Amino acid sequence: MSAQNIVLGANQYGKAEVRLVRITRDAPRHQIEDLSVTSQLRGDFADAHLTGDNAHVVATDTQKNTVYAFAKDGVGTPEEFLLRLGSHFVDSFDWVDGGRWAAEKYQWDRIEVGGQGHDHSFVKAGTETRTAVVTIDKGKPTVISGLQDLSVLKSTGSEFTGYPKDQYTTLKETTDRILATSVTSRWRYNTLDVDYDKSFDDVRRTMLEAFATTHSLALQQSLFEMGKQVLAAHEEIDEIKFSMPNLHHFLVDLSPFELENPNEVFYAADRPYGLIEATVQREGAADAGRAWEGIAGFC
Ligand SMILES: O=c1[nH]c(=O)c2[nH]c(=O)[nH]c2[nH]1
Repeated sequence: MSAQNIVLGANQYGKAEVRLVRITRDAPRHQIEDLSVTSQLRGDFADAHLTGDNAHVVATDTQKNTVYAFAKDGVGTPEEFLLRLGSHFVDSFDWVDGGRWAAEKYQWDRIEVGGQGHDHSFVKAGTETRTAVVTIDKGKPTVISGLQDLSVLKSTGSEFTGYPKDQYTTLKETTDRILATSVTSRWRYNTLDVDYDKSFDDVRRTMLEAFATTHSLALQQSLFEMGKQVLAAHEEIDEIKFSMPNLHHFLVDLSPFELENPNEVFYAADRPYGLIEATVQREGAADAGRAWEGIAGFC
């Protein structure tokens, strides 16, 4: 068999999973659009594969930038957004004769505060899990309830300033940022005389309300406020633990495309993330014994 018989078959390329969050903030009641977008081009890309000539290769980085730049005008339905993107690439480059554009859109609901949907605090639909652990130690049962992956986001009402700056600090202070986290929490009851469904629902509601209504100076402060309000409202709980990633949203620099970006278009990074963990407890409460043994992921 000779190498002459080896030819390039079907090919496509692009940027996968461009994490885009767009906040529409022209009124106090913000709107959020959260998508993962994949752009792949098809056409005459033979030379790139056969000889390394990139003259036809619209860089995947350019495809990513195009996604963010197009989001500046608003996203709308994923279908229309993808059609806009696809037409742009096919119309702009002669050798691009098609492609594949795909999106996942994540649904966010407004956090309910006092029976009303909050203006700029959101909870992601359908990601969370309720958890429970029971231990019996020296005849004494203890119940620890919890939840994980409760994803929440505030599109304003969050700042981060006043931290020490050393030779390695590049982070800029901000008085208006997106604050997003996925709450994992467990709380320990001090009694078995509990309506567990009712208590769970109220703990969850209290956490969400505290997250929504706290003007956050740091995720640490939001965490403590959430725990404090849960313990204040629930005498049957002695201790609550949180593990909360700080899911960073970076403002996309659209200035190379002569577009302004006043806190509208964000790159939602999945890693690395800050990881904020703490226990909030009732002073002088009875010792937990071995109740937390084997429950990983908290401090
Ligand atoms: O809320 C925050 N807490 C931090 O400890 C921290 N560190 C950081 O870089 N950003 C933030 N944000």
